[in-house]
Amino acid sequence: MNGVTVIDHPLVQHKLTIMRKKETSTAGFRRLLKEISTLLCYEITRDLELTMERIETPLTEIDAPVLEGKKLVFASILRAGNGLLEGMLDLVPSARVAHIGLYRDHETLEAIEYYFKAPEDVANRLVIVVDPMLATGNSSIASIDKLKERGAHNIRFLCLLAAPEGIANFQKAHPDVPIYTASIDSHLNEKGYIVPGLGDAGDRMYGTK
Ligand SMILES: O=P(O)(O)OC[C@H]1O[C@H](OP(=O)(O)OP(=O)(O)O)[C@H](O)[C@@H]1O
Ligand SMILES: O=c1cc[nH]c(=O)[nH]1
Ligand SMILES: [Mg+2]
Repeated sequence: MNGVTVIDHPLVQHKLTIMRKKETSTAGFRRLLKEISTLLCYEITRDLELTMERIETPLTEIDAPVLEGKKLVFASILRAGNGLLEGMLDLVPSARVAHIGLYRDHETLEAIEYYFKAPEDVANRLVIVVDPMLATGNSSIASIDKLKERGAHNIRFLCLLAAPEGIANFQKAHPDVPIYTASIDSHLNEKGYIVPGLGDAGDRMYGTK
């Protein structure tokens, strides 16, 4: 699908299957989400630019490639985005972090904002927005609206599962933002849940249901 990269690495697919199982515990779900996030981070950063730095090895001097981690912002859509954020920060510890607090109104499925904090200069950075679930797309669209209001224009979106309906809405609103996901599932049910999905990611991570 145009604008969507499905990360089909066997380790990602294997871990995702365990996360989908209804009997997987809260602790297991959280651990797997962290593990999977490092693999997804590896893929979404694969084409990042490197700069050269003069270093000395024990034998000689060379110009060696380095990543400018400080130029990256990971933007987590609360709560469930934090499950992806943790592993990503393990790989890129110098990345800056934005937090976007949103929850879905269970009746209307609209995204209700309750918190927003981002580095001042998002305009000059690559912003990777993370949330395990792209369902209707309302939450991710609202988050990216907000980041764009602050000047961000180089944005990628990373999730674990995406519904075709959500992808269509997202791409209509933000055609310039590429989506990276571990799976495109079948459809949304009448309550806006992804099918087959994995249930409510936030509740499964934190044991709130
Ligand atoms: O694409 P959408 O239809 O907007 O649905 C996806 C959103 O729903 C979930 O969050 P939720 O509202 O359950 O909040 P939580 O992470 O605090 O549980 C999920 O983590 C996404 O943010
Ligand atoms: O299936 C879904 C849809 C939205 N949010 C979730 O956590 N799961
Ligand atoms: Mg939730």
